[in-house]
Amino acid sequence: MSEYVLQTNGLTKKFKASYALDKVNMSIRKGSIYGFIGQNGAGKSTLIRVAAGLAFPTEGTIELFGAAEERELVRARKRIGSIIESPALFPNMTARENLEANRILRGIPGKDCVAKTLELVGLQGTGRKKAKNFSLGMKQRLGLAIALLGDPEFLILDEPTNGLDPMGVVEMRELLKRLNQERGITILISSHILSELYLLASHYGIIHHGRLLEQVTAEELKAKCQQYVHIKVDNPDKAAAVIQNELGTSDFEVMPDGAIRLFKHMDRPGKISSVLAAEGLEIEQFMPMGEDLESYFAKRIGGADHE
Ligand SMILES: Nc1ncnc2c1ncn2[C@@H]1O[C@H](COP(=O)(O)OP(=O)(O)OP(=O)(O)O)[C@@H](O)[C@H]1O
Repeated sequence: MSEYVLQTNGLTKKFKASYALDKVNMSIRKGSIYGFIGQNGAGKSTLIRVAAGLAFPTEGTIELFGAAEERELVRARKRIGSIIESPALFPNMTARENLEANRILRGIPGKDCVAKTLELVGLQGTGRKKAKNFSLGMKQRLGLAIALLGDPEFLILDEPTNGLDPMGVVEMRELLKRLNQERGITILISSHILSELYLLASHYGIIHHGRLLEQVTAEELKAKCQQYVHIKVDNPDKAAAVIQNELGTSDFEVMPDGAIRLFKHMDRPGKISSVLAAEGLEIEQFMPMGEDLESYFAKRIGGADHE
């Protein structure tokens, strides 16, 4: 059995003279939450549409659950649930009616799944309210419920947090985390805002002008974007003891050159320097370091523009 739910090899999609996808090799491991990041027009929707069988590649291949042959791919796609573009809702129907209509249209047996899925996305209490009167967050959750109806093993969500307020983004994140942890559903979720996927994705792929620039794990990204205070003093061992005793944290590293990286108390530079000075330590260097997610993203795609 393949350990990957989706793999693409040299996937290319050309529209006239321009490449929406340019030799993309993407690998999505079973059980992961893959955050697919790129600016508007980077190629996210195109890749998702090709994966879902809604568009054909110009070149390259795609494997779903280890299946690559066209007929097997059709079968493998039955194991996918998706929200691509905006979710297809019947505006004059309630949440329950929307799910029931979708269940019948897709030939999914058993009425029970409707109530269960409504509960899963927190829409069980919406009663007679019609979908057209839902908030954007509720509409997205209803879209997710429709995608979940067939018990998919792989969820593909194209910008599901687009336009949601911060609370809606948090709700969606918690819901997707639960689906991943409790049901083992693998998730591909795209966004043009890296920080919206932070705290959610276990893996990231950054796409720019159709090229997949980088695939990293959440740990690797965290290490690249970690913020810390860089401290250089005349006696690093003593400084380490002072930080531990006076600031009450061991969340720091002493680097081979004696510089200290302190990952806590970033917001209290005065306090850090005063406890060090009070112990007679001479501070040679003291500065905040590291970058935030968005500047990392901007630098990564900016760098690619100059390659
Ligand atoms: N049907 C089409 N015909 C011509 N060009 C297209 C078509 N679909 C997409 N493109 C082009 O392909 C490129 C990638 O578009 P795509 O929609 O995949 O980007 P995206 O990353 O999903 O962006 P967005 O967030 O704006 O949807 C863009 O330059 C777009 O204009």
